[in-house]
Amino acid sequence: IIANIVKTFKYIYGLRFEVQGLENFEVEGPCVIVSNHQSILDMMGLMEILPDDCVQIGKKELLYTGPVGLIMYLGGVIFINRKSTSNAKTVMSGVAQTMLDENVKVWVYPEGTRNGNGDLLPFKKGAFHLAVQAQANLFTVLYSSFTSFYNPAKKLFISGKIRVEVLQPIETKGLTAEDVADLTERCYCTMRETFFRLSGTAREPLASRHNGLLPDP
Ligand SMILES: CCCCCCCC/C=C\CCCCCCCC(=O)SCCNC(=O)CCNC(=O)[C@H](O)C(C)(C)COP(=O)(O)OP(=O)(O)OC[C@H]1O[C@@H](n2cnc3c(N)ncnc32)[C@H](O)[C@@H]1OP(=O)(O)O
Ligand SMILES: CCCCCCCCCCCCCC(=O)OC[C@@H](O)COP(=O)(O)O
Repeated sequence: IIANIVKTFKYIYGLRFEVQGLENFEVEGPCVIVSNHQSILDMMGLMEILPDDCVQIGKKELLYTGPVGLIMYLGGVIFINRKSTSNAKTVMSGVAQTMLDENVKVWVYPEGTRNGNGDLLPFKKGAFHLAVQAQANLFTVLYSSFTSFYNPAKKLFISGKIRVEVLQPIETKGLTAEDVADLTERCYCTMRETFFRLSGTAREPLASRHNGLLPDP
């Protein structure tokens, strides 16, 4: 019900979604889906391709937003306290078991916060721990940059097109906690490349950005 309501908002805002690779989602069983998170507009992009039986990880503060919090609660959103790593990790390790028991998919924004500056923030590791703990497939989804049509700082919000790509799943069978850092890094590189390709922006050298050798754009 929520998805169908939110999916109509694109007509009001004049947004078009061009989705590629949706057939990759046609796999039964639990999985973890990670995607980039630029703004609240992502709720439209999320509902556009949301598979059945999929819940999201959200920050606890959203639970206290009145009707929206209630809708999210009823929709099965898993709330975590981002300020407490140990608390968040406890919640997330329970999620791995629930995923398997109840056959659900979990959608995580691994940047952990909204980021609309035309690049990806470094990833948090929770989503990747979750995939490894559940030995479930990991899907990556990318939404092209909104900056050309949506920029709150410049008071810009016009109609526009969002390109979406669902990439091939990554298997985590046989991986252990030791492989999580590597898995995270691999996903980050692929997702960043895909993000720039979809957005039509030039790719900046990753290593120099990471070392802080280049200033932020
Ligand atoms: C009428 C219409 C109405 C319409 C209404 C519409 C309603 C819509 C309804 C429904 C849509 C709902 C949509 C919801 C959207 C919500 C969006 C958000 O809220 S985004 C923010 C929250 N999301 C996250 O933060 C991501 C998840 N975060 C994580 O996974 C983090 O990793 C976290 C919190 C678990 C820890 O974060 P750390 O900041 O401490 O950083 P780290 O580097 O990841 O972890 C620190 C150490 O802990 C280990 N660690 C992390 N998780 C672990 C685990 N599970 N097990 C073991 N170790 C773990 C890591 O390996 C790392 O250790 P080493 O540096 O490697 O040594
Ligand atoms: C305008 C089209 C969408 C219409 C939906 C209206 C209902 C509101 C839905 C609430 C979902 C909120 C999702 C969201 O984007 O939360 C913020 C967190 O991710 C990150 O928090 P922050 O960047 O760290 O503050």
